[in-house]
Amino acid sequence: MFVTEPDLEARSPWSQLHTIAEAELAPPSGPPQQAVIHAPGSKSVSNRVLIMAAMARGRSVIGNLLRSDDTYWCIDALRRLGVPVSVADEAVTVDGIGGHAPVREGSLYMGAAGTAARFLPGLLAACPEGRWRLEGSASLSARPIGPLIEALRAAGADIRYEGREGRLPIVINAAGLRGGTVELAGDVSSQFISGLLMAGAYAANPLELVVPGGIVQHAYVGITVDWMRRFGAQVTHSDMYDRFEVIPGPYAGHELKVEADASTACYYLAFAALTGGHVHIPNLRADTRQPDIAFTDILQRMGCRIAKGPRGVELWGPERLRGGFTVSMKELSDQTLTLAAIAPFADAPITITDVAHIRHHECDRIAAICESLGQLGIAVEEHADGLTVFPGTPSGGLLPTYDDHRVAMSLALIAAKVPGIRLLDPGCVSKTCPPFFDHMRSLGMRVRLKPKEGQADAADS
Ligand SMILES: O=C(O)C1=C[C@@H](OP(=O)(O)O)[C@@H](O)[C@H](O)C1
Ligand SMILES: C=C(OP(=O)(O)O)C(=O)O
Repeated sequence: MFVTEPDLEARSPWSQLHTIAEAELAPPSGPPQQAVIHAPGSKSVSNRVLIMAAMARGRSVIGNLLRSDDTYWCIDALRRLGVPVSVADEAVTVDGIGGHAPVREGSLYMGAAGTAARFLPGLLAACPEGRWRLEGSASLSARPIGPLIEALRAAGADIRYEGREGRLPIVINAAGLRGGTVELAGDVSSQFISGLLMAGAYAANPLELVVPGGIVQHAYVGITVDWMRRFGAQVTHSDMYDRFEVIPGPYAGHELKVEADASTACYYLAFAALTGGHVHIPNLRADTRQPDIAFTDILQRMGCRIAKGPRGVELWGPERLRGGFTVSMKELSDQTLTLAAIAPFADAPITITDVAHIRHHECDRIAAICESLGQLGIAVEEHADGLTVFPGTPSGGLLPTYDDHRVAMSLALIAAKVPGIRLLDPGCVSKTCPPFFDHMRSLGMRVRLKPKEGQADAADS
C-alpha cells in the first residue's frame, strides 16, 4: 500500500480540522428527505477571479468567494506581491496592481493549489520587473508544471527550476512577456492552457496558442476564457479549442459574484443517490460551465431522478443504483473518485476510462481509490487510464486519505450505507470544502471527529 504523509503546512487558517486525527462515520437513520444544502463558492472561479482582479486596473469586489486552503494561499501570495486584498464577511475587495507587482522580490507559497501554481507564473513573468520564488506543498511539488514553463519560455519568460526539472519550486525573473506563437499540449492538465492564456493579456504582442491533440477537461479553459472576457480581455478560440489568440490589454476590475462549486455539490447529490433520498442544492446553476455538472447525467443513467432549473438542482435517489456501463470521465475527471465510491452499490460493474491524467492530481488517484476499495473488500480492476468497480458490500475499515480532499470526500460517501468507515486525516477536505463533515451531518450521517493525542475532544453527532 502506498501512503502519503499529509503535508500539514498546506492547511491554512481556513482549515477547520487541524486537531483531528480521524473521522468515524456511520450511516444516517434514514435517507435525507428534502435536505437543502448551499454549496460553497467554486474553487476554479475563485482563484481565477482573485488573480485577474489582482493584475487588473481598478478595484474588484468579489462576492461568495470560496474560503478554503486553495483560496487562502492564493490570497496570501497576492498579498506578498503587494496586492491589497481585504477579506470581509460579505465580500473580498481586491485593489488591482495593473500588471506591476509593488513588491519585487519574495517567496510565494501555493499550498496544494494547482490552480494558483499554474495561473501565477505566466502573469508574474509578464510583470516588467521582479524576482519571485514559487513553492508548494509536498503533493503540489510532485505534480507536473514543465509543459507550462516550456511554453512560457517560448513566449519570452525567464523561469528556472530550483530543484527537479519540471516541478516546483521555480524562480521567475520577470522582464515582460514577448507573446508570439506558442505550442502547448493539454493532455496532462488544462490548467497549463488557462495559465498561458491569462498571461497573454499582459504580453507585449498578441499571443497565439496552438494546442495539438486535445485538452483534458477542456471546459475549464472555457471558464478561463469567459472570465478573461468579463475582465475586459480580447480572447478568441477555434471551436475545437486547438487555437487561441489573446490581444494584449489590461484587465479591468469590477464587481462580481462567484457561483457555487459544482464539484463539491456532487458529493451531496451522490449521497442522495446512494441512500434513495432527496437533496436540493438551490445555488447550483444548472447552466454552469463547470464540467462536473455532467455528473448529474451519470447519476440519471444510474436511475436517479434529477430536476434542473431556476431552483437549482434536485436529485431523488432510486431504490437500487444501476451499473453495467463504461463511461469516459475525461471531461469531468474530478468526479472519478465519487463515481468509483458509489459504484459498489450499483447492480452491475462500472468502468471508468480516459482519466490517466488524474494520476498527477493531489495523489495518484486511480491507485488510491483502487487500494481503498480493495481494502473494504470490493473487487476492482485497475487500468492505466481508469478502473472497473464490481458490485459488492463494502466492509468497514480504517482508510488513509492520501492528503487528497477528493479521496476523503468520496470515501466518506460509503459511510452513507456502511457502518464502521473511519478516515484518517479527514482535515484534508479543507483544500476545497472545510465544512464538508458539517454538510454530511446535515444530510444525516453520524460523524465523530476524534482528536489527535493530547487535543481536546471534538463534538460528536
Ligand atoms: O482549471 C481549473 O480550475 C481546474 C482544472 C482541472 O485540472 P486539470 O486540468 O489539471 O486536470 C480540475 O481537475 C481542477 O480541479 C480545477
Ligand atoms: C485536481 C484538483 O485540484 P487542483 O486545482 O489543485 O488541480 C481537484 O480539486 O480535484
